[in-house]
Amino acid sequence: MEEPIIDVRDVTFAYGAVNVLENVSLAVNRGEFLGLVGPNGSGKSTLIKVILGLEQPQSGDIRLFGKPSSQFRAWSRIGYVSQKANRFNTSFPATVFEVVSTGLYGKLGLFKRLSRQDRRVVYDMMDRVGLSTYHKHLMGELSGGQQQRVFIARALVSQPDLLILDEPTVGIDAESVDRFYRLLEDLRNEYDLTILLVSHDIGVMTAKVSSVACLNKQVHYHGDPEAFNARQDEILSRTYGHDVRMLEHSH
Ligand SMILES: Nc1ncnc2c1ncn2[C@@H]1O[C@H](COP(=O)(O)OP(=O)(O)OP(=O)(O)O)[C@@H](O)[C@H]1O
Repeated sequence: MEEPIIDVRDVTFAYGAVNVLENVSLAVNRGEFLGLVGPNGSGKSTLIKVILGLEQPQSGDIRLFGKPSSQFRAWSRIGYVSQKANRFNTSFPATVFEVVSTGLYGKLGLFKRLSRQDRRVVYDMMDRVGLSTYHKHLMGELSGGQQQRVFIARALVSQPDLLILDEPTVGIDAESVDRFYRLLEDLRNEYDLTILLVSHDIGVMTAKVSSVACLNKQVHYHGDPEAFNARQDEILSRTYGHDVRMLEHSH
């Protein structure tokens, strides 16, 4: 059987004395669209950083595309949209084309000029995410939903096999969120993408993904959305440590 695209095995991670991940094991198979949920501070972003090699776990192993992450070099196979992308300084005078092009630097090196073929890939990806008429626009002129599509295009220009998105729908209106999920579904079918997406919006997300994982220092659930929905109250109160519905209704 093919090895998982991401294979996290018994990973423990702490910032100083603060334990953030405890014996986390999570495998993401090719073509899977995994939605990762958990309360604030439950270690979701940290797990992503550990997967991407940006933080080193105290113990455990990570394998990417069947290789130990210490030996993995093909980082352009992974597209990443960080939480920080939402906080992009939109007064910085960069055009959509320029921002999307930076997604190729991992492959090209920072100071290499774009070839005609590279530029075509950038234009194609802007088309693909519905920004074909915006390539000369400054980032600050775009709506939140449009900016988010720029960051997705940037993550996709290197034609990755795996796309990791950390809370990409924060601050985006419902219509753009809907459009965003349709775009992901199309891209997934078209490019055979594997997707790992962190979201706080459990209701919307579980309706779109092929599997759900619940994290709070430990993995409390990993399985299909149907089984998750059937046992949602139990799984979420285990993960969040209280009755989530009561919390939602209280404000
Ligand atoms: N660089 C850091 N140094 C020290 N502690 C950190 C650092 N980054 C995160 N933490 C702490 O680690 C814990 C997990 O944080 P993390 O950002 O991984 O959680 P999260 O589930 O992504 O949260 P959120 O949903 O709020 O983004 C939190 O208690 C956080 O305060």
